Amino acid sequence: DIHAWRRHRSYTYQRNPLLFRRMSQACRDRLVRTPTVIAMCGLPARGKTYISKKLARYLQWIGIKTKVFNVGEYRRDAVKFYADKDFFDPDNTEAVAVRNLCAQQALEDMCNYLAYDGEVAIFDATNTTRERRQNIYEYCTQTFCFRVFFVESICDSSEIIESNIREVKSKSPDYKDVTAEEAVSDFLSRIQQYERRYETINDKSERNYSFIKIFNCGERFLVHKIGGHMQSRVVYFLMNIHILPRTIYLTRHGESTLNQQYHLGGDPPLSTNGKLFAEALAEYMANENIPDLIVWTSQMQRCVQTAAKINAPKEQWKALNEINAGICEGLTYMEMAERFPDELAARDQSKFYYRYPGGESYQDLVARLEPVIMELERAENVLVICHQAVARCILGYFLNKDADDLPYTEVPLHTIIKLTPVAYGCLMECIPLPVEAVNTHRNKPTNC
Ligand SMILES: O=c1[nH]cnc2c1c(-c1ccc(Cl)cc1)cn2-c1ccccc1
Ligand SMILES: O=P(O)(O)OC[C@H]1O[C@](O)(CO)[C@@H](O)[C@@H]1O
Repeated sequence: DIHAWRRHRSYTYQRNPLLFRRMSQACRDRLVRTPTVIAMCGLPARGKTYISKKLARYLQWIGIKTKVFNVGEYRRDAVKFYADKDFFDPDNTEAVAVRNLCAQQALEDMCNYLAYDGEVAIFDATNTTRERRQNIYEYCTQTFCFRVFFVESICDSSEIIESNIREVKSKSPDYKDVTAEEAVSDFLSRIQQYERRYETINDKSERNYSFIKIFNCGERFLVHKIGGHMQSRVVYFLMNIHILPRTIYLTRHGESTLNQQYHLGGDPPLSTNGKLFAEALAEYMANENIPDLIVWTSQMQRCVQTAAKINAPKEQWKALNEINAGICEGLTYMEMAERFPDELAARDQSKFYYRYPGGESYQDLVARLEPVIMELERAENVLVICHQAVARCILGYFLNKDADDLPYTEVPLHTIIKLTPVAYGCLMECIPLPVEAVNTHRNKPTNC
């Protein structure tokens, strides 16, 4: 029964009263970094989960502790078997009670997360009535002292809504035993249930809230009372994303003369095999026949030379230059182990955060790659020709890799990585071209 389920759920977050008092004390001490609740609003199939997951991935990648709390998942956990749209009938009192309990449990779990170590929490729910929004606002700002930012997605394009339902809703666990057509029609009537009670954010009666209203996938925005730095970063991100189908190609430069000797860094030219790769890459991209392709490279000659034969406009980014190994530039790992054993050991211990003396860390790379990622979100078909560490950071963004795994991602030379956004994630295909190259990958030593 729902109450037993709730006791079970709340147990995992049970805190003793002393901690709650200290937590509110801690909360008061964090005025500058007050945690932010991003509360999604909107009818079903308006991209709320899409925005929630994508926004969480972006914030986590730039280093902000973020977590999504999806009320639908709480409901599915509480009510094992979804029957049909009648569950969402506002006159179905029992179902309404269950849905409210699930929303309340998700809200409590979310605030516990922020009270302990989260910085941003995204409350992925419909929140389609003023009363529901007021409940959230009061609970988050009074019981805790979190900022609340409402993000409402309003969309009346039936083809986008239909594609949303086909692409993600019909694959939801709610519809695992029915046909796509049945799922679409059930979901459309589920939406109608919500429409009976839907109250869009009212910029008069709800003017004290901070919110953004997004119209038709970002065609138009109404931003009201941005409350703090985090909210302005979120608005900036939401204004740069789009759902136009496109492909991002990612590859390293061709093998360089220093790669051949396993030396780090420098600005060497391509080796003979590297030049063969540049030819093969130009041929591959010509065969892909991508409309309006643009090519981005770093400013290092091994990248510029790799792009030279490709029939497309090219742009150079200093931000795409390879990680700066500081005092280890030009060395091999072996030489680093001999001359700076403590540095190599420290790097192996914490490769994402370790910064070379006079050089950079992966964390520094992520910071200088943020404008590239933002421009990639705005762009359509792009081929990025970059480097081993830089490619790992870019892949880390699209594939949601955490700081432990990101610096060890395999990115072999002479391999084209094809990234295609689908539903809530990204499809990745690796296409190695048949040109020999050395292997520059160094695994984490087993003893640390
Ligand atoms: O406004 C929508 N209405 C219906 N569907 C939508 C959206 C958005 C969307 C919303 C806001 C922004 Cl800034 C960008 C995209 C994404 N999606 C979506 C479409 C297909 C699959 C998964 C999600
Ligand atoms: O972080 P890792 O695994 O040392 O890889 C980054 C290194 O890869 C290279 O691009 C090629 O070896 C070097 O220039 C760079 O220092």
